[in-house]
Amino acid sequence: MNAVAASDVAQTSEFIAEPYQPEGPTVIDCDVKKIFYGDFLAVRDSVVPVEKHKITAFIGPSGCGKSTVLRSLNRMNDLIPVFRFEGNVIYHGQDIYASNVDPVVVRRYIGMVFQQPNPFSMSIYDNVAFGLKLNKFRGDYDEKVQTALERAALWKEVKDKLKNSGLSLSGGQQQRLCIARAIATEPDVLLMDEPCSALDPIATRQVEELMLELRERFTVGLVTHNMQQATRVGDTTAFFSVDISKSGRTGYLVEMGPTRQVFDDPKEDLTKEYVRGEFS
Ligand SMILES: Nc1ncnc2c1ncn2[C@@H]1O[C@H](COP(=O)(O)OP(=O)(O)OP(=O)(O)O)[C@@H](O)[C@H]1O
Repeated sequence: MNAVAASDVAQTSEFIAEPYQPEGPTVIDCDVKKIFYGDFLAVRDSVVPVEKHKITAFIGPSGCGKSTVLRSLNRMNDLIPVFRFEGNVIYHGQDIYASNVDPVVVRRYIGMVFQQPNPFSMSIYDNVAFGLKLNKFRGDYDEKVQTALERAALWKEVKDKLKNSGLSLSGGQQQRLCIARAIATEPDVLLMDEPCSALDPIATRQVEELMLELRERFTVGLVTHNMQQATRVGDTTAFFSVDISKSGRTGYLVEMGPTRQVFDDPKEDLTKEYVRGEFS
């Protein structure tokens, strides 16, 4: 699917001088018109194409709506009663917000890893097998669990203690366990909402290396506060800011493009100020 139609661009935002045209095919074409929490307009006018087998990093100041947009990509925000989405999220030609689409099925294909490692209070094995059981998988559980743990670079550390509680692991191991749980059902896209913010630098580096490996197999959307992380792992970067010109604080996409270009040669002054301020 092609990402940004010219007509959309014109409507999208006067703030976007030259919208990003992705090189490859996009897996998700996200066109946010408006996102509300109750009466509060949290995000507006943001066209965010997510490209196949790439890591798309979402950056920007606190409250600009990075997590809100990321969580809209798999209808995770539906769990918030006051959330309201206007726009389209097209996944392989299907609008995931169409009335006939089951959000549970969407999340089977577009998985999520959260900021705080949140293993369930059950064994390591059962944590990884959880989604498989939920999806009534009938094949070889042992093989699936092992493969997911291997892909999450955790197998060697836990293979002899699969019956131990997931909560007995270190923070970094817990996050890799959550990644194993998310990929066990073989999603197409993995959304990661600040997955390293609770981790120390060594565990962060491990998870970053893991993301780069996972990119070979999956498509990754990553919210990060860490600019260095965006440059280390992001293929594409979407920079959001907050519009305070009207009453309220509404987030919007300022600029999106290949990460090197966004950091080294940003098109927008706002991006320049942000990335230089963060790095200086
Ligand atoms: N459940 C909610 N109910 C009401 N408002 C919310 C809710 N979640 C987020 N918001 C508001 O929406 C706006 C965007 O929040 P969001 O968490 O998406 O921003 P963010 O850029 O990810 O911020 P941060 O970097 O601080 O995590 C903020 O003003 C926030 O207060």
